Amino acid sequence: MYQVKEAFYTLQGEGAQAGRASVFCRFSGCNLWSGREQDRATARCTFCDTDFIGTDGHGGGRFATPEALAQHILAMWPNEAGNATPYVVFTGGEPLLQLDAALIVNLHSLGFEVAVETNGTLRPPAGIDWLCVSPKGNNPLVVQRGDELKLVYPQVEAPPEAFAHLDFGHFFLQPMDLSPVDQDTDTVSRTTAYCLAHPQWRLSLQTHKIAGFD
Ligand SMILES: C[S@@+](CC[C@H](N)C(=O)[O-])C[C@H]1O[C@@H](n2cnc3c(N)ncnc32)[C@H](O)[C@@H]1O
Ligand SMILES: Nc1nc2[nH]cc(C(=O)O)c2c(=O)[nH]1
Ligand code: SF4
Ligand SMILES: [Mg+2]
Repeated sequence: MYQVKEAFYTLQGEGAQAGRASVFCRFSGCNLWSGREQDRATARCTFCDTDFIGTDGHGGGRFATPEALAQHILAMWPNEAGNATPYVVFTGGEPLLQLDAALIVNLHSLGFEVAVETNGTLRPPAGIDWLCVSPKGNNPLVVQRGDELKLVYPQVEAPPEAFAHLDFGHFFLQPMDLSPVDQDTDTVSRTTAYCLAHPQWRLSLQTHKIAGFD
């Protein structure tokens, strides 16, 4: 049984695939935080910007089989998509608690490329086409290779220098957004300054928050 908080069609807002039309499938639950505000301060990840509790969001629900969830995702991809390759991004919560090879096989058979946003603490199943790893504090990083490493910045216990040698195709710093209203401009400035001084790293802004498309 897959538990999905929400699923929706939007543009990937972050990282190297920013701007790409995508079905987002947000699984419920995370191994680094309960999702309850009263537990945030003592959680293993304390800066999360996402509600991932339950299955009550838009397009959310419980899916008994990989076929059922794959069909739910396919139904969100537009019919008139031209030559664009169908693209699904699994996120959460922590998607690697639920994503399995059977679901990936089903999506491939429907023509999808499968992307994942993970905190890197769990082993990924086979078949993922685009793997984005986003380390969290001092939690052990099990996934040390992938397509992009997207580090939320700054994190005292996870400085960029600790990851710069790993086997990733792209290295991004994404300013930590702690405000319910506006991104803190000082955090963005510090992130920009780091990228200027260390050009291995590129700036990732959360463009969906800026443009307001989800
Ligand atoms: C909500 S997480 C879900 C996927 C997975 N659990 C993870 O942490 O990568 C999706 C993306 O948002 C990033 N993120 C979470 N909270 C953020 C914040 N307050 N500011 C900026 N990025 C944030 C994460 O680092 C990750 O790249
Ligand atoms: N548009 C959009 N792009 C995103 N990229 C990563 C997101 C996530 O929450 O994993 C996200 C999200 O929530 N919305
Ligand atoms: S690991 Fe990801 S989903 Fe879990 S609390 Fe941190 S940012 Fe949120
Ligand atoms: Mg998000």
